[in-house]
Amino acid sequence: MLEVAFRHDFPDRALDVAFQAPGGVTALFGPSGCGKTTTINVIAGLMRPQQGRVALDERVLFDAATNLPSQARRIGYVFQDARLFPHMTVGANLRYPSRWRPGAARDFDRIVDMLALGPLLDRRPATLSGGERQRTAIGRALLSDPALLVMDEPLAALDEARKAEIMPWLERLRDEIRLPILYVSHSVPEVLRLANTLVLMQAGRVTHAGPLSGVLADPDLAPHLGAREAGALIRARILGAESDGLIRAATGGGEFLLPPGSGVAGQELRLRILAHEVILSRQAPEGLSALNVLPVRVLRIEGGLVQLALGDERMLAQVTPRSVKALDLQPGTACHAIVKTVSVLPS
Ligand SMILES: Nc1ncnc2c1ncn2[C@@H]1O[C@H](COP(=O)(O)OP(=O)(O)OP(=O)(O)O)[C@@H](O)[C@H]1O
Repeated sequence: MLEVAFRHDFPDRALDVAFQAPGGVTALFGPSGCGKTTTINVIAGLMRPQQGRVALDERVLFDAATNLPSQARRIGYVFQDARLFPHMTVGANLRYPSRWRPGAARDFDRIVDMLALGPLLDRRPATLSGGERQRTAIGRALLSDPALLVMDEPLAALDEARKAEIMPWLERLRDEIRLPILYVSHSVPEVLRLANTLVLMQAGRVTHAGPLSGVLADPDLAPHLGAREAGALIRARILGAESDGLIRAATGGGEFLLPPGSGVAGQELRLRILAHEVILSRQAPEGLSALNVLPVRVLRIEGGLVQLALGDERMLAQVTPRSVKALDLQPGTACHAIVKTVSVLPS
């Protein structure tokens, strides 16, 4: 568990940041200038705030009496630009933080293997692609034997193809090494793929921190993520395949039919249902081509979004004021959600 609470006044911006990050991947999300980089600099010991407390697994890194130097904090830092030593080979860059660590040689082989860095060891950073440079930077951070990895927009400088190349490596870090990761990002798709906890920041403060699925289906928080991204993330378990190949999955709010090939019986998944892919109907609709029509109840109506209870899950539908009026939607109204598209994410 990472616990962060600090205050710092810059001449034209006050930061007052507090949140807790459990294990797994915590995404720090918010508009440019809201204080994300400052926050991870405070955690990593690269900036001393005017007051506060930072603790990692109950080890105090910073408080009124303590200010551990960054190298004693056991935090691996991956920057947006890889910041490799240009005059050193990839191998020398990787060995740099592990020189004085017992067991470093064993870790070296394992991490080089995991990130497929073997063929690059004799190359210099200038000869690497952006994706290869970031992979090297991730390997170097891991070889400092960190207790926490902080990544400041590690994919932002990469094009879509390089992002797609790096993403599976980040998933392996999360799933195989099980190192807690604090991940700064502007990208909702990245956050959806990697994170289990979301910390939303705005103008120097944390406006919300909690499990990703709760944040996504909260109409108050939707504007922070961008209107196109508003929607739910629902946990599902595959029951089996139908005779026509469609996959039946159970959720806390009923069963869904998913495209063929979505997975095998027993597999856990997450279903992403965007608010603009959901239509509401007061009566049970007939003669529709949509596969998924589920009974829901209106919880709240906020800024063009209707929050719906689907059993014990939460969903959002984007609805115009005209439709809210025409359907007479109010908290408590029972209706049917017609889900046009469901995308399937790994659990
Ligand atoms: N050393 C500094 N002196 C004065 N102001 C600073 C300093 N460092 C950061 N700030 C201000 O603090 C605020 C937060 O900056 P920070 O870099 O943490 O934001 P960010 O959320 O990481 O932004 P971005 O997404 O653009 O990287 C900004 O208004 C910035 O101008």
